[in-house]
Amino acid sequence: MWRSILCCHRTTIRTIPKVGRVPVRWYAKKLKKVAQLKPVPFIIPNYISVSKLANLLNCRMESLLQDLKKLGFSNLSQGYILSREYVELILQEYDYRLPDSSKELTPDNVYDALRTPANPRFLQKRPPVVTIMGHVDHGKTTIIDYLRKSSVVAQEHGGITQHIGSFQVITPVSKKKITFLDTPGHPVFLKMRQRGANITDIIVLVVSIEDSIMPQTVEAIKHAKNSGNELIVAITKIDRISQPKQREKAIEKVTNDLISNGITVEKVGGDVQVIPISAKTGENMDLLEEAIILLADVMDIKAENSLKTMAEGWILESRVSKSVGNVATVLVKKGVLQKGKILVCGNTYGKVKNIRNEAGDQLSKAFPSDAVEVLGWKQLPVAGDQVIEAKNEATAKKFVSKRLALLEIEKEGLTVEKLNEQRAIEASKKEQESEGENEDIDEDKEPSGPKNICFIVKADVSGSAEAIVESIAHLGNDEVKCKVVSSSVGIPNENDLKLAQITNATILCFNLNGLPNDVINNKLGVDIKQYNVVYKLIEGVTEILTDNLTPIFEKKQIATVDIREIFEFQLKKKMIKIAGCRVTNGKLNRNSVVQIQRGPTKEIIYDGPLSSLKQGKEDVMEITKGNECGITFDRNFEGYQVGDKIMVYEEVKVPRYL
Ligand SMILES: Nc1nc2c(ncn2[C@@H]2O[C@H](COP(=O)(O)OP(=O)(O)OP(=O)(O)O)[C@@H](O)[C@H]2O)c(=O)[nH]1
Repeated sequence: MWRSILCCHRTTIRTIPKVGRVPVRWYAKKLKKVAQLKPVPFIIPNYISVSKLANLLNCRMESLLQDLKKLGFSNLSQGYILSREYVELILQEYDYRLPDSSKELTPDNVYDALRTPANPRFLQKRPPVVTIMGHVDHGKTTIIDYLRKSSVVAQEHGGITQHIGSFQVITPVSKKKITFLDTPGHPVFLKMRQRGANITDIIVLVVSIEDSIMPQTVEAIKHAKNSGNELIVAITKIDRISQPKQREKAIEKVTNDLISNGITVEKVGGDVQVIPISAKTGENMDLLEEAIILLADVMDIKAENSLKTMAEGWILESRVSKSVGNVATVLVKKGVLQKGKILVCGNTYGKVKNIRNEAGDQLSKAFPSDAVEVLGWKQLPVAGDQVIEAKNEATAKKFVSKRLALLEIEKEGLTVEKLNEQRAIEASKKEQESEGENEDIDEDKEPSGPKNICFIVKADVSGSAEAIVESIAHLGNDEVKCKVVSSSVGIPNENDLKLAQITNATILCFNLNGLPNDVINNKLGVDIKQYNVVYKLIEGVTEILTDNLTPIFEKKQIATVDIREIFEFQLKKKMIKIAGCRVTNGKLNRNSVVQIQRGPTKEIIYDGPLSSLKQGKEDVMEITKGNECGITFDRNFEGYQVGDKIMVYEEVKVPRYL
């Protein structure tokens, strides 16, 4: 009961100390009036040793151990690592009020406190943010290229000079702005969606008039439904069917296919607009743009557009420029970006030095739904991360440190989790060893599933770390499997080394030149591999996995020996047989492994090592071709007869591949 209660908690408990029955006292305490309880004066870690907890609770470790014993814990030592669930129960026993888990600080929500409360007075219409999705080759890029040529910046400058992941157009009739994200398949968008962020307002689903609905169209429909984004369908490549009647028919077919895939198009009384277009000739492209504006008007897309609102946004892209340093494209979600503002993002922050558009022009401000390049970051922000304005540099620093500390706690948790896992494995191994009778049965047992070969990825930037994890995570076969236990940016630190030691992992360093010597030749004996090219790293991982495949040995014949005579000797009242042999081929070694074969069927009557090898009365190490010798076999095997042949072989390791 006790265990099952604990196992229902948030975190899975891997190692549970042996606790006795839970005293009724626990539950009585829980009923204590909330007002009488003290707030917990520290962030409750996921794992903590008894001695550290005593420190945090400012009590003597011996008395904590004694109290734990009274509470039903047994066999606890000062080094035992308690999981969070236990710590919470102990805190309750010590009259602390547990924090509301919904308000718990995490690396992902730590910046929430920087936000200004919503103020409807500042709400203003903003341009819709649009993503184009559809099946491969149905014409997404062609639509984007067409629109980019007519983009605001291109019109003003006769061209776009750099790619910043997004662009804006002004619609031909209504003269309103639309923001297009031009890398919809980018993993960043997946990352943002995973975080529950919906940066897109409208999805334009592209369907080719020739192919109609294809697998990726269905995927995009599914995504639109799940994300709650509004949808507009563009039936593309209509110029490919010039005959009006045939074109009508083809459009009709695509529309019906859309309906049967659950899209409620206007034709059947729904609200999804279907616009037949050609991005090649530009036919109906204006209708598509106006359809987006119409939908955006209905959706009444608004954001707080005031300098008083703390600005927020998302990083679309980031790069290091030789001339200006760290540059990131920020899609503004609310508020106004302005030179001099302080922005916090992921593990970094910066003071906005400059804001630029796609042509590289400096802008004084950027408003909601604008995507602009922002300069001035201390370190390179990661695409997909959220940007929030901070009051001043000191606040930004404080919040970034808070986040880093929370990340450190998370990492520590992982290390300890592995440590507890390791301990549990060792304990169960010991238990198995002591169960002598079952030994043979256990030995026969095949471990189920592939063996995990662990790796820790450390890279120069988070993009590379992610890419590397993606490229190696699937490596392996049904015998061995690559398992990435952690991946992060920067030179391996003490925690990485500890984690590697516990999980028996190899640390893969990518683009981390100049690793310190105490990391390369670390005292823990952790293997550090360094790479600068991804495919070399993949090759290296494949090699490590291959080395971990169970070796297969093949018998290679190296000599043949004939049994020609059998001698019998009396040794301490016991008759002993010796096989009188002649080496007919190769070289027989004292340490050779042999097979005795009989008759034309080559029936194997013995397979094993030699017990002795003599020439005359002398023990010898080897006998070469044409020479005679006396042999005895292991475990006193004497079942051979004259005429049997001895095949001498060595075990050769067969190369294996994944
Ligand atoms: N005639 C005609 N050809 C088009 C049109 N739109 C796209 N194409 C052609 O269709 C092919 C695929 O177009 P893309 O725009 O690259 O398609 P995509 O969906 O971006 O393809 P992926 O990036 O591979 O997913 C190219 O050869 C385009 O020139 C159109 O409206 N009319």
